[in-house]
Amino acid sequence: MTDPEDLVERVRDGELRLHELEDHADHDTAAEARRLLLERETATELEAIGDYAFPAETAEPNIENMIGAAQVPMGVVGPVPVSGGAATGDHYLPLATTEGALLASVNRGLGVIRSAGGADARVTKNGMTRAPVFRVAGVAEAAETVEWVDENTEALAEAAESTTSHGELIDVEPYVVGDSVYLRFAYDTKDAMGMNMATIATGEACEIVEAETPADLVALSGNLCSDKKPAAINAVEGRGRSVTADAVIPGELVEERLHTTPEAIAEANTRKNLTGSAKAGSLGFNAHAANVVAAAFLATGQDEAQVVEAANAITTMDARENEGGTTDLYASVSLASLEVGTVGGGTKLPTQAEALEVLGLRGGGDPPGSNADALAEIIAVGALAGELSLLGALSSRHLASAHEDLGR
Ligand SMILES: CC(C)(COP(=O)([O-])OP(=O)([O-])OC[C@H]1O[C@@H](n2cnc3c(N)ncnc32)[C@H](O)[C@@H]1OP(=O)([O-])[O-])[C@@H](O)C(=O)NCCC(=O)NCCSC(=O)C[C@@](C)(O)CC(=O)[O-]
Ligand SMILES: NC(=O)C1=CN([C@@H]2O[C@H](COP(=O)(O)OP(=O)(O)OC[C@H]3O[C@@H](n4cnc5c(N)ncnc54)[C@H](OP(=O)(O)O)[C@@H]3O)[C@@H](O)[C@H]2O)C=CC1
Repeated sequence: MTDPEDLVERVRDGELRLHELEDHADHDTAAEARRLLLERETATELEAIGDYAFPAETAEPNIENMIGAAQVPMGVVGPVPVSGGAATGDHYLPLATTEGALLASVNRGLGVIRSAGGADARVTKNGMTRAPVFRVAGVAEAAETVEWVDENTEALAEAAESTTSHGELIDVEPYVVGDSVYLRFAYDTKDAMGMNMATIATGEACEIVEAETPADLVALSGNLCSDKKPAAINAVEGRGRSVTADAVIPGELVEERLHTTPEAIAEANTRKNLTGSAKAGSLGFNAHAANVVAAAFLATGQDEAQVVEAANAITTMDARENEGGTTDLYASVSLASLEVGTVGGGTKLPTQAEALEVLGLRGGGDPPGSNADALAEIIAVGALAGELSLLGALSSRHLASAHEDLGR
């Protein structure tokens, strides 16, 4: 095996390419050699990037041309009682972010939810999608293709499921645009986020579509999936887990802990999250669900680019008179397309796996799919807490001062 200096020389001489170093040295040495080269070519010192806490080899499925790790501070909020379809009992939620005041805010929201007795949460739909696009001569061939697909879903399922021992094809929804046919395949991917699984399975199914219909595959992803782009189809039809969390907060708790009233929070939610978002043409009718989704994704090894659609949420807040004649706050968050997994992808990396362990959700669930469902429910409750706290801060005019105190 070679030392880093030697590898650097061989790259400089054109004998090796930067991405070939793992073929000539162990993974940590290869990363060190890339850092050395980069330090010299960019006149930098990469001490912090090189100070990572896991064997580089464990990250091989996750990164190419590795030089080290981007370390994002991780904190924890909670505990909060969650009464879910899969999640039960008290949970601490690890969050990784660089935004000061965020964890304080979510922690405050969770504290309020805890004092109110906890939150309910349910996954109401589950399906990871992949939508290939096919070329046909025109609408007649498009109709022929759609008819065949509708009549042969079982054959497609058999082909798709031959590539996986966990994934199950739930549905194939055809869409026609002129001489293009899109087939939106939806899978139950159990505890995996499932994008690799769904892509491999769909590739297999496409071969039968091509053999049995006039359609020719143009691209395995035709953007009706829709992965990593803001898209109404995900908001309406769902993608990954569609999950809702809600809680009823007694008015006196809102006053004591959020320094405002149920009515003021409900009004702020209507004028800001609903009317303001509508006027802005926003797909997101919430305040900052993305904050919790992104921080939970980083902490637990989810695909961070999917925050684009995973944070698509509608927040509702209503002042409700209770039987005792006082007013409660009903609060909910519905995330339409939260793509999460507890196996595969970045979940295997050591720090992310530890964070999943804090949640009690590392690896496959029993039954399969229950760990990913529980993770979705807990993230939804975290997002609900963030919404409650931020709307409280806005209603009590504390947002700017909170960020002066904690965020700078
Ligand atoms: C900052 C607070 C919480 C103060 O709120 P407060 O009520 O003055 O705080 P407190 O000192 O009375 O503490 C109340 C609770 O907050 C938590 N808490 C309090 N401090 C900490 C801390 N250091 N670390 C951990 N937890 C903390 C903790 O749960 C504590 O209860 P305790 O445990 O003491 O019984 C409040 O003003 C707040 O939540 N403000 C909102 C801040 C926020 O949500 N920022 C993030 C989003 S902003 C953004 O990115 C998006 C935006 C705004 O642009 C989107 C949009 O357009 O809307
Ligand atoms: N290919 C693409 O187009 C895209 C890929 N990605 C990337 O895909 C990765 C995520 O894909 P994903 O398919 O989730 O992960 P992996 O590709 O890591 O595959 C996970 C595998 O784990 C196995 N498995 C073991 N236990 C379980 C269980 N309880 N539930 C479900 N599966 C289990 C399954 O094997 P088996 O199938 O044999 O049963 C499954 O296919 C991320 O790294 C992401 O960044 C992201 C976007 C697009």
